[in-house]
Amino acid sequence: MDFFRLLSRGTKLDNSEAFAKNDKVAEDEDKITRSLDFFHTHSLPDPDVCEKKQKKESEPESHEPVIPYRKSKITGPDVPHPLTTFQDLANRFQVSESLISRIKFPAPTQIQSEAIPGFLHDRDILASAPTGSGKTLAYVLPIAHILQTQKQNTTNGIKALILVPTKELAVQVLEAFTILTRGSTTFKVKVLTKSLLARLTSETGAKAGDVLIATPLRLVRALAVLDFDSLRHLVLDEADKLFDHAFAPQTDDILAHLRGRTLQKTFLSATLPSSIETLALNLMTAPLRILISPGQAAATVTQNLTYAGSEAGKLLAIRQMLKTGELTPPVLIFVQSVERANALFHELVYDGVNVDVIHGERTETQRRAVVQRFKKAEVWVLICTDVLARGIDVHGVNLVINYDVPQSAQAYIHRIGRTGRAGKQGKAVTFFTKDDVENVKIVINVMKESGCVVEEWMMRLGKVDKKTKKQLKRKPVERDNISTQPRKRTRKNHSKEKTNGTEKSAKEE
Ligand SMILES: Nc1ncnc2c1ncn2[C@@H]1O[C@H](COP(=O)(O)OP(=O)(O)OP(=O)(O)O)[C@@H](O)[C@H]1O
Repeated sequence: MDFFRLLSRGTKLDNSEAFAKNDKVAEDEDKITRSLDFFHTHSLPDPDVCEKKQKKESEPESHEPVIPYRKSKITGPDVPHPLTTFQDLANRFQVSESLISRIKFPAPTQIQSEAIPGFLHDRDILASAPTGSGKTLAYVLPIAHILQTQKQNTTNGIKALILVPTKELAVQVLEAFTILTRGSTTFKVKVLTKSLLARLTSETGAKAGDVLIATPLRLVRALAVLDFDSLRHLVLDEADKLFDHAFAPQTDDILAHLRGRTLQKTFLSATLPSSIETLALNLMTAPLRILISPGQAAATVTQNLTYAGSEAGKLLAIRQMLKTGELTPPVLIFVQSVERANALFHELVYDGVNVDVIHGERTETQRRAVVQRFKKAEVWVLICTDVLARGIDVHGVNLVINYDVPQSAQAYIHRIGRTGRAGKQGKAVTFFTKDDVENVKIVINVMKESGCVVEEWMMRLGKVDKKTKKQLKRKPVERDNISTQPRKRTRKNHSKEKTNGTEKSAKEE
């Protein structure tokens, strides 16, 4: 029985449909039908074994060691002893009590426990740890300690450079420094904003701060005017993203500009494909390699896959979730292009949902304001492109909906990682249609890798070969418009959507 023939019956799920079938096929069909039943019209028990398994594994809501890590491997010469408590920092590394007192967490997470001593021993670090496991503090804390105790902060140059893929993440890292060092005047942390870039390039004597947080596209424009003579630390947060096709030219230029300097390097991400790992290791000296549940989705996220039949079916599914109360805010909805984000926004506004939208075509000010309003719960449902997939930490996001199947395993892991953070439980739902023949396999594979017990029909779908994976990454699936009014896909709409999906998402930062 052809899997997609079964699925193509769409959202109607008509049981009376007369299929000639043997017992085995009937059993398969039952399984598929149950898994597609997002309107809950079937009385069969929910067979979502992934959810069941994860519920069973779930533990009380606190942090380390509650975060369930599945596998970890720490390698490299002279691996330092892990940190058992934050108080250890005072004894082992003479970190000031005032800095330690600003850490509001009971204990370090595993990545912090392994990476902080490495950083303070001046080691290069390549680290992969799940989304929401506290990677930011793992480098912010050592940098804050080092700069607070250094005498030479009077020099104008940048001492630590932190590269991140999006402006939102840059602001968030700045906030992490602010929380930790509030009131301290020993060093300055700045984000390379448009206005700072303008000042640096036009005013003599304009300063970039002791710690500069920047996105690659903006930093390359400032390289010529920045003073890196005192630079000692280089952090690439979301390192795999910074080396992927959208950012690689700029990241390469930045690394080339810094070549020859003795730097302590830290590269981190929840996903570090082997190609990126090889590349990163070539840039490092005797690195500490910290791999905690590498390449896996956070164990705290319950993953679901929902067959929506068609584009119209996706809208119906969202509306159904609104009715049944499944859309408990805060909710993040990911779509694949700017045009689709705007279209879905208009549909949900029409439905009276407290919703906003964020993508690379909104101004920097609008983007900052939207994220702040979402963080303050003034916006309940936020529609976004992959611009918010990486790093963004919004407390208590309940649900992530992949309205469009993401284009890679990495994108999937990061998107769903906006929920289930810091040991809390979260839920992710991915809609798919028959247009998603290949990319849904990528999602299923992550589900398997993450320990979800997937259903048999999922097992039978197989894997996606490397070439197809590459193609999927570069070219999003062509989809019908998001609209209550079913419209035919026109040539014009097609090409417009293609542009939005590929070029804009590549440029978004
Ligand atoms: N030791 C800790 N105990 C409890 N919570 C922590 C701890 N360290 C950090 N957190 C909190 O965990 C949340 C996630 O941290 P962070 O954003 O650094 O995760 P991340 O690993 O960088 O995730 P991503 O891969 O998505 O960027 C934040 O809200 C942070 O304040």
